[in-house]
Amino acid sequence: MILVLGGAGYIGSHMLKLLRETGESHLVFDNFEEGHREALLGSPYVQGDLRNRDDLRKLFADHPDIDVVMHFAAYIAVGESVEQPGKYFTNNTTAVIGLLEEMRAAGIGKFVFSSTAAIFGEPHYVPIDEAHPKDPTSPYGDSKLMVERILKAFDVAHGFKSVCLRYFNAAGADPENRIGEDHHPETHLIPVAILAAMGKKPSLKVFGTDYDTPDGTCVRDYIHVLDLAQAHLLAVKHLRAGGDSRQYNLGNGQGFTVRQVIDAVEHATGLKVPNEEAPRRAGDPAKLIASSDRIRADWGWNPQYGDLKVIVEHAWNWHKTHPEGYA
Ligand SMILES: NC(=O)c1ccc[n+]([C@@H]2O[C@H](COP(=O)([O-])OP(=O)(O)OC[C@H]3O[C@@H](n4cnc5c(N)ncnc54)[C@H](O)[C@@H]3O)[C@@H](O)[C@H]2O)c1
Ligand SMILES: O=c1ccn([C@@H]2O[C@H](COP(=O)(O)OP(=O)(O)O[C@H]3O[C@H](CO)[C@H](O)[C@H](O)[C@H]3O)[C@@H](O)[C@H]2O)c(=O)[nH]1
Repeated sequence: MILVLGGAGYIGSHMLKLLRETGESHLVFDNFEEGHREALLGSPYVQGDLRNRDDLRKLFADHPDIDVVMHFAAYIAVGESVEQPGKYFTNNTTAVIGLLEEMRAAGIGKFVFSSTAAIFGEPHYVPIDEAHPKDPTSPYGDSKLMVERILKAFDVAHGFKSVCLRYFNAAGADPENRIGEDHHPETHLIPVAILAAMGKKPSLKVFGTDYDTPDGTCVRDYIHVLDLAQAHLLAVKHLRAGGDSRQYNLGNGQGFTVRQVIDAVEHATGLKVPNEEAPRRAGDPAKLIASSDRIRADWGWNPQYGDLKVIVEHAWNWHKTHPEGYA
């Protein structure tokens, strides 16, 4: 059985959709601080906190059939991590050490980790491949890179096998429109632009217009949540077949500036996105574009929703029909 930590969140809930569709036995563990019960759509869950070793011990004792852990639970906002590093290192790093120790005590040694493009920092070259130097520009990125290093040490010491999936910018929503992105507060560009267009948020602040990019705004590589979820299924297959530890970058290999994303949102919605120039946001690298050649070659990963237009349309369908999110 697959344990999905943070399964009530944005990416985790899209993972659950695939697990239900493929008939994979699974269980969610979440504290619902950010996630939503409505996003589970019937997937079984246990409420608890990753930072609480007793919760984890009980979880593994009550469910001895867990053989793989997918770890989505974390704090996720780059800007906030600069202001509140302790919050990020505690939840994203320290708590994971406790988790790995409890997994070991329960005899579980297969782990799929939600890592991030933020571990690379300012790019030395793009597209960013797995060999690119790792020098995060934010505590968020540091908190995730430390876990990657801890996982390496656990493999050497204990034969603990992991797959680190470094997502670039997760975006989009379930094409069937039953689940989508609903963070409080919402900080991600595509949903913020849509909410601003809908009049649900004040004007979009464009963080930084003097970067060394085609129009001066930051460049990101947006990847559909369901394409990320597909990569997790491949990781589980690999680990269950006795595979070694791996690290992969996940993106579409195409970069879009903040202004290009605003244009795409205006096109999809037919609405204007009110926006204003604002200072750079601390911790933001100028340009993040993935090379995902390695996972394509090794496992045949093949994103189904690579077009930014489709990604934005799926996000728009969700917000249009769920103007208050899950509430
Ligand atoms: N969204 C992105 O663009 C992006 C990009 C790269 C990596 N990631 C990583 O992917 C993962 C999922 O991101 P998301 O956008 O779905 O985030 P999210 O906030 O929507 O989901 C995280 C889930 O984890 C739960 N959670 C957090 N701390 C917990 C704790 N201590 N105990 C129990 N549950 C806890 C939350 O309630 C929530 O349901 C994160 O690890 C994030 O760092 C996200
Ligand atoms: O209101 C906004 C929101 C965002 N941006 C800009 O849009 C770009 C994308 O910002 P997001 O907040 O949507 O995403 P990030 O690139 O900061 O970070 C996301 O992707 C990272 C990986 O690339 C991390 O893993 C992280 O968890 C996830 O939030 C950035 O240049 C940001 O400055 C704005 O200009 N205005």
